Amino acid sequence: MSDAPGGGPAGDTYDVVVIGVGPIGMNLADRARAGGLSVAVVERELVGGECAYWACIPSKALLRPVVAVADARRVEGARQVVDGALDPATVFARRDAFVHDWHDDGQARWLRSISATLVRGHGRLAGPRRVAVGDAVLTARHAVAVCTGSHTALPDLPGIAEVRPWTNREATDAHAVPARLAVVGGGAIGVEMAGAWQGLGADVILLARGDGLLPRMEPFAGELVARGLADAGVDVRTGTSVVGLCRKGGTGPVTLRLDDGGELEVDEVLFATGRAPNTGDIGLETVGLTPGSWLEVDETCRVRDIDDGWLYAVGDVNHHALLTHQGSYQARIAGNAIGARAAGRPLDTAPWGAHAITADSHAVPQVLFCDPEVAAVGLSAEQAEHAGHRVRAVDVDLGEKVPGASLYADGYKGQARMVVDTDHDHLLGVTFVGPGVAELLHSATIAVAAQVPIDRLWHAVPCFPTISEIWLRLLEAYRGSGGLPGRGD
Ligand SMILES: Cc1cc2nc3c(=O)[nH]c(=O)nc-3n(C[C@H](O)[C@H](O)[C@H](O)COP(=O)(O)OP(=O)(O)OC[C@H]3O[C@@H](n4cnc5c(N)ncnc54)[C@H](O)[C@@H]3O)c2cc1C
Ligand SMILES: NC(=O)c1ccc[n+]([C@@H]2O[C@H](COP(=O)([O-])OP(=O)(O)OC[C@H]3O[C@@H](n4cnc5c(N)ncnc54)[C@H](O)[C@@H]3O)[C@@H](O)[C@H]2O)c1
Repeated sequence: MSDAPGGGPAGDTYDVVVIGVGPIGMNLADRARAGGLSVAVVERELVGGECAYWACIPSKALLRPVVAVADARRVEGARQVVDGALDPATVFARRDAFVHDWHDDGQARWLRSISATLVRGHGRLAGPRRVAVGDAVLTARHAVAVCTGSHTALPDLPGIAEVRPWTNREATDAHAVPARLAVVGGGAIGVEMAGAWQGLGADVILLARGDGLLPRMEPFAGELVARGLADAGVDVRTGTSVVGLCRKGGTGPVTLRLDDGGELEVDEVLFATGRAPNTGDIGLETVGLTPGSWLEVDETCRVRDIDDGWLYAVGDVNHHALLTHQGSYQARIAGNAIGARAAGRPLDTAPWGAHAITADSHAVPQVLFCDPEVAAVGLSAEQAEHAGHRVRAVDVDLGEKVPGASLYADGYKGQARMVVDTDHDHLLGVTFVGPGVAELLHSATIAVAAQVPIDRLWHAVPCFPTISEIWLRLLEAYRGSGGLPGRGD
């Protein structure tokens, strides 16, 4: 086991070499080991990647207390005992525990437990099947998997480098609350982090350049989240772009210049403006690919146009869906495909086959842990129509129609939509927005991925009085029946 900087004796040969051990590299190593292959993994920073230390885990650890308090405040009787503000120091301490104070001993131990070799250092391709780490060169008999993830794509604005803006790193590892925080970008990170930092005591301004928030989702998702953020005190400004910025004296407040000619002064600014792949310095040019590009893959995650098909790209780097669970799904399938190819076994790459990442194009689930929560899978109505399906979208107001929702929160505000393929009578997409909807999503993911016929969904009985009775209301609305009275009837 080599676990030292630049470690690994020169000339080491493994069945599989993985560059980058975030959640996706770990899953890939696990699958390849389960297939009986020897595996070396190369990590330049912390085993567990962005997800474990500066993304999913710490962001949810920061959000959870904020949402827990908001939930309690919506229940008469509980509301009365929730007074005062969150204690940021305690929230940060709980977050720090979740990220193990930015130490990866546990994750490295896990790699050892599956007998994968960890080589610490920056990995670069050095021609076909070869990966250089410092002076060492690892050779792969069967596959090299690039799992190097992504970083914040900062817009090219005058003054941005001097300001040293927050990226997802500072937004998730900070130990002090800025008095005034501007968040640029109305996507996933923007809405989650605006809510978290407002809840922790900052005065947050969210600047989104489009008409609304969450532009890739059903329009009501962005509308309800904007309302929730505004109710929590966030100053949400849509149709606003930053055109330049500077920091007084290099360490003082930040002034943002806006496209309408106005200016804003804040203490910190977070750019949540999308991601760029970590492929700029991984030796892509040595195998005929373009440094800095997203890596295009086939249904087994094999990079296209590589002779002998030994190169795979899994997780954020292939740009299919920048989500830990979806990248992990890809890693399970790619790992199994590598194992099958190494053993000379046939592959099943037909849609929904064992070696095809079909869900990437049909059933990607996502939960945004803001207040209200957003849980969506598959296509929005607009995306479905754009893809050429004949569809009907069915909408139901959760607060009005579902007793479980009214019990969950007084004055519950939420909405659900299912998008039905009217030619085949199954679902193409489902979106729920409202407090407590996150755990509903997997029911929808199963319905979409398995293409469960609407007639059969009628036999999937949700429990009374849970929020999942939204399923009945959606089906009734699809059939044109009003259903039984809800809270508002
Ligand atoms: C703030 C934030 C919140 C998020 N929340 C969620 C969420 O709630 N749920 C969800 O599903 N997704 C979430 N995501 C997305 C999720 O973090 C990513 O999809 C996921 O981390 C991708 O995993 P990965 O393994 O591909 O990349 P990463 O997690 O980025 O890991 C890549 C690893 O490769 C290493 N590496 C890179 N280059 C090299 C090299 N040349 N040599 C050696 N090592 C290298 C890096 O150090 C890193 O450890 C969030 C993202 C952000 C930024
Ligand atoms: N809970 C979750 O699942 C979760 C949470 C956070 C992040 N993520 C993942 O991380 C990825 C990255 O998140 P993100 O929020 O950075 O990206 P995003 O693509 O979700 O949103 C970026 C937003 O920034 C806007 N934007 C881009 N350039 C801009 C500019 N110059 N000025 C103003 N606005 C600009 C875009 O229009 C877009 O709305 C997401 O795609 C998501 O998959 C997931």
